[in-house]
Amino acid sequence: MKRRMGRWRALLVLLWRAGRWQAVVVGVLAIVQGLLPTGLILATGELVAAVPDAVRQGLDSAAGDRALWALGLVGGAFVAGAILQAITSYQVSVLDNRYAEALHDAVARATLGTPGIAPLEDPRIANEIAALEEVERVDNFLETVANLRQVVQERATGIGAFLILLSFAWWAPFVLYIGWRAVIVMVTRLVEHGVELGFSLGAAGEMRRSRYLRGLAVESAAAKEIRVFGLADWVTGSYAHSWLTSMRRIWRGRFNDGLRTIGAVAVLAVAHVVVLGVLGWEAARGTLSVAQVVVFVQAVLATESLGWVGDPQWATSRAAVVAGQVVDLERRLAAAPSAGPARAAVDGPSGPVAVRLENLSFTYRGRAQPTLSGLDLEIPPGQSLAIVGENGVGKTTLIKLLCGLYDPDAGAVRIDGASPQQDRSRIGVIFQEFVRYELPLRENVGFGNLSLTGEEEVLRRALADAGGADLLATMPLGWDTVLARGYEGGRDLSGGQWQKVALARALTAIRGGAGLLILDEPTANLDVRAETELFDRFLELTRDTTTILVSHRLASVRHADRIVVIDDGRIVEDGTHDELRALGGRYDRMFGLQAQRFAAEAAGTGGGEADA
Ligand SMILES: Nc1ncnc2c1ncn2[C@@H]1O[C@H](COP(=O)(O)OP(=O)(O)OP(=O)(O)O)[C@@H](O)[C@H]1O
Repeated sequence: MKRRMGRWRALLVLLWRAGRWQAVVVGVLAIVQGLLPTGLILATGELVAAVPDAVRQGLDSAAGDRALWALGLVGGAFVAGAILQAITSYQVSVLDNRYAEALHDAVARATLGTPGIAPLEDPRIANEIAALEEVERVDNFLETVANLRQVVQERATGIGAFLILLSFAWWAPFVLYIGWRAVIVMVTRLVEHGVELGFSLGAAGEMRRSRYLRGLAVESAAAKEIRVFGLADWVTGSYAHSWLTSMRRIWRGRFNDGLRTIGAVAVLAVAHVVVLGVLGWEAARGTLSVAQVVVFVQAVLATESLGWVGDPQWATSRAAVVAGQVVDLERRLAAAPSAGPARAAVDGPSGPVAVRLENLSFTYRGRAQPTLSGLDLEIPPGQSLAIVGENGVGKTTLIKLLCGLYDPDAGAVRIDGASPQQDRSRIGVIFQEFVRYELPLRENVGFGNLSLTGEEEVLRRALADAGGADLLATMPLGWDTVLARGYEGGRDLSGGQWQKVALARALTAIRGGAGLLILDEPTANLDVRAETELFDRFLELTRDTTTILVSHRLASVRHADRIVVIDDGRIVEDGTHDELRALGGRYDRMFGLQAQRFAAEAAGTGGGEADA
């Protein structure tokens, strides 16, 4: 009961956000419209009572006047209903669109509301979000307000009928109400149980797996591998198996709920037999007039509105369950401060920052071994630092902590003395798996600092500095060319071109005032020579910026002011390229091995990648 109240409250919260005054107007009009049938029933009774005398005494008699008045009321109720319907339908459609927007906003706010990314990697929350997206996609919720309005209107009609029946016998409306209540409870349970089951399954691995497999089958991302590796049968077979496994649970649940609903319908039938039976008996005894019988029979039929009102109620119950889930998720995720406001416009770089990592320890959820343990690092303003180490030693993890995307288990990250979550505008970062936004070139470069998306000269310089000077000329719509096929004038980019765009984005962040530039191997699919050239150019361009380069290819970063080697969750070597080579330790061994390999490759290909 408490949970159900919470869901309805959540639905009203979202409705209030969608448009408070429109919601109130639509609600009031729905109640008025719902009470019109009560007026109609009473007016019909009046008409039936007046007609015999009016026929006998003529229309210009007092009885005739009464009949004409009653007729006017019947007609008036019909006309008022039609007018109210016309007035509300526009309001409802506007509010409906806004409600759907409010719902999508709430989901987006929930997912964007966490300062770090750890909650989104929590499998339970990731599953919940996936399930919500699926329900949103399927139900769309574009008619939630129309359905809710219909339910409110029906309830008002039912209450009117209930009040009329009180004047027949005090117990009669209660008996009918119990019958309808039984049906409502069972059908609501059927619906909600279905949605809950669907949601819990949707949030569970099996259903999510089936959706993923369906995506693999129909989307283009895996089309090449599915064909080359001959995976088509496996994908369709596994999809069918996953889908059926999860759906069977829903079907079993629905069958049991269906049986209970049949029981409730039997209770309702008995309630009607009792009330209509007594009504008939009273009429036969002559204790009720014809007009009263007409009024009470209509009222009995109208109590139907106290019961299950069909599709609108079905849809509203589903919408309430989803609203409850959304508001709950929002509350849980958005309790923390926002993911970060848009960056403010700053007049050029605001100076390099000092970075301090103190005794940093971090273990991924579900992992026994810490990825970082007791790591200390201090980077003075303006220094260029390379972080190197074998695959999987925790270089990217360190960068994510530095950006405040995870909270350390112990220790602290300080950027100019502050936590990175306090002011991310000081950081420009491009990760290895940087985002290829299906948006215009302008945003792809300008997202480094949103306030600069209109400054084409700044964007052009950033793109040129990132090595993409010629890219703009090939764009049919210039900065407004969407970087994806399938859009008017859209263009897809090669892997190398995408990297240049991503690097330009990082440079835009610097132009917008970031004092720390981090490149976490966005150049991994360049060859060593190209990566080295690019890193060198960046070091040149960002002389006044604190720079962190991440790579496991040592040759690419040897011109950095300082190099640190990570292993076993901490920094094991720290110095310049020459110092670390002279040290003869881990860096020296790794460098020697890589240099040998490149020399061998170069000899084999006639290329010149040997650089040691
Ligand atoms: N989101 C995550 N959840 C759990 N474990 C993770 C997650 N991300 C990374 N790891 C694990 O943490 C360890 C460090 O990963 P990280 O990506 O930081 O290494 P890296 O040094 O950047 O590697 P590479 O050079 O291959 O990019 C790896 O063992 C990896 O499997």
